[in-house]
Amino acid sequence: MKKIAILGATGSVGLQTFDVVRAHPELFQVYTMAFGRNVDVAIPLIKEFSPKRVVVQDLETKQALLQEGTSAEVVVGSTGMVEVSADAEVDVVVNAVLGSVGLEATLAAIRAEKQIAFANKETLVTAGHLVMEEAKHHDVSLLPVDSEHSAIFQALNGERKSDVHKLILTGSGGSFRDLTREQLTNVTVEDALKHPNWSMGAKITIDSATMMNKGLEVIEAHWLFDTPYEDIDVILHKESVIHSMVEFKDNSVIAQLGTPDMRGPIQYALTYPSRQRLPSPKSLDLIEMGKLHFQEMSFERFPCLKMAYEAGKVGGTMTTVLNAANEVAVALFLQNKISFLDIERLIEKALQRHQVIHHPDLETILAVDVETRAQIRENV
Ligand SMILES: NC(=O)C1=CN([C@@H]2O[C@H](COP(=O)(O)OP(=O)(O)OC[C@H]3O[C@@H](n4cnc5c(N)ncnc54)[C@H](OP(=O)(O)O)[C@@H]3O)[C@@H](O)[C@H]2O)C=CC1
Ligand SMILES: CC(=O)[C@@H](O)[C@H](O)COP(=O)(O)O
Ligand SMILES: [Mn+2]
Repeated sequence: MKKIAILGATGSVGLQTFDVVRAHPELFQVYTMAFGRNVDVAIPLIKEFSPKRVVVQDLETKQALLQEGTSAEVVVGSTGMVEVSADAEVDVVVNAVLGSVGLEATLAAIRAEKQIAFANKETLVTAGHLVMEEAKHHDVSLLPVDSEHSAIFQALNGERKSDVHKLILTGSGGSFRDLTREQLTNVTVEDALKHPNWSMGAKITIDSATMMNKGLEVIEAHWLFDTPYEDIDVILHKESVIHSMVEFKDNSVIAQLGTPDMRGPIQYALTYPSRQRLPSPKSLDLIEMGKLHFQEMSFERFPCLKMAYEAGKVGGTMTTVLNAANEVAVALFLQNKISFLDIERLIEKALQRHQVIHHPDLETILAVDVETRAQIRENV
């Protein structure tokens, strides 16, 4: 029986992790859950899974939980997330928290040599070098939950790194894939939140529409699979059935396919290297699908992807700025304070004015993150 800490428990990936646990009570026990402020979603989960420890974002949320009479120990803030990630009782940390706020908890879980099921891509974008150095030092693997990275991880299984020619990430194109750039001027938050294939949290759904999600994933792949940016391609694949591929030096391409259901990659990261029945009735029916479509990616149509490649190649604090600017810009769009196209404009401006610092330490990363967020907010 593995004892699990779920960070981001009330979110889209968090809730689907509970589904996996529900399907395999003989394998998993939820020992800790960490979330932000969504007490209404958290309370039934606390009642159902009786975690020993709960982490919340602030004291107000702690008060709200305590008023409900929870018997769990309640700890607060990012220090709370760090503490529970290194808890000696925990075997597996599922990091499904949203944003680079998950960085220090990731480092803590690595230092405590936990099994890590990793969804929190913003952490690798903001400080991939620190995370991977620590992972190497402690001989800890980050088991990918992001569907593309889970696919690549599966395709690479048993292969030699020296035989890999390139990684090919697939991107759906997001909610506005059939619109021209001119048509993006007046799109609404409501429309942006309608992903064609996946049901996900609001931030990643907007990232998918701007194609920044794929940009973050290119950087995530660079770090997870130690692959240069020149060897990571992105292609448009509107059905999201092929979750990603690896091309080898003999021109063989190994792809991983499945229905768009995150419980697959979440469960694989929890059960790796074995596989278990999935809590989902729907398997992939290629006859029903009939056709799969592929199209060349366009940097002109999706400038966020171009900015992500460029920031990744520069490295250092440039990707910290990319991530922080994107997190704030997307939040402002979701609050209807800026337009959809303002997201890319704000990120571009933040990248242009930043003087890169190479090989930044944690303190520098955190300072650049805070500074970038403040600058973006001041400029709106
Ligand atoms: N959704 C998906 O299918 C996929 C998601 N991912 C990645 O997984 C991560 C989570 O995404 P998703 O589940 O969609 O996001 P959601 O917005 O649905 O959930 C985010 C979770 O993080 C919590 N949270 C946010 N800020 C804080 C904070 N400061 N302190 C503590 N907890 C916090 C939220 O708590 P609360 O709501 O209670 O405030 C919530 O539990 C992201 O990095 C995303 O890119 C990757 C692939 C697929
Ligand atoms: C489920 C998942 O991993 C998401 O990151 C998904 O890939 C988003 O889809 P697109 O970014 O391809 O639209
Ligand atoms: Mn993905």
